Amino acid sequence: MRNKIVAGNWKMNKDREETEVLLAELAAKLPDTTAEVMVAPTFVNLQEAVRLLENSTIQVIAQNMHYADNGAFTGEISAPMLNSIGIDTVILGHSERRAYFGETDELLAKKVAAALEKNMRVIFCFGEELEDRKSGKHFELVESQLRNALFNLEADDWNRIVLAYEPVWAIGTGETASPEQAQEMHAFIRKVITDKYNGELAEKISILYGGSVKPGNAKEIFSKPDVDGGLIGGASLVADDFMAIVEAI
Ligand SMILES: O=C(CO)COP(=O)(O)O
Repeated sequence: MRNKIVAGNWKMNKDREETEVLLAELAAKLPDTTAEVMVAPTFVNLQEAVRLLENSTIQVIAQNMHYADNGAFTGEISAPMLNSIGIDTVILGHSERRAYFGETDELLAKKVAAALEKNMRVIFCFGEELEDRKSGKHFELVESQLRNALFNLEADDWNRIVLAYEPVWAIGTGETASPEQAQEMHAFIRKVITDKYNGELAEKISILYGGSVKPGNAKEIFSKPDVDGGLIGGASLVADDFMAIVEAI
């Protein structure tokens, strides 16, 4: 059985007070669930979030990290720093990091390796842009993103990889991939991993869908056999919406 996961990527939202309010609401409203529930507040509020959720099963995760342990990288945060405040999961490769901060597959391969070396779990994001889909290149593109950043990993490393397929055209746009489109791509991803590694490994990997998941569409998307949960942006900033999505899993 693959782990079911619902993770909230808060992006650059919520100051300290707003973070405290939302976390308290989430902790109070968390339904009984066997799924893993995670939130990724901004860096400045991570330590406080870890403290506030000490007695909750909601996990606090990071939105990004640098590949080096320390050094002259102004404005960056490293895996050991995250480890030191009790964080063991990081989102890498988000399309906003790729588009606005120039993150390439090559850089992401280094980040993934660095995170795994520090025993962290990685939620690796990838997905095509609208032009790729329109021109029918989406499968090829997704395969190349996986190949370039992850296919140098050993089979054992995959125990700590969670995949998050996020078609860029569905992020923050209100436009969701249809449940069928999500299923089609997730099944393709599992096939690509089966071909590179093996079917047993591919069957164990949780593949999340991200892109305009809301309370109204979550259940249908999550009902697809190869969709193991969601990476949620906008709807993770509203406690009732996020918890309705957790309910849907
Ligand atoms: O980018 C996302 C999660 O990482 C998805 O964002 P939205 O849910 O706001 O579309």
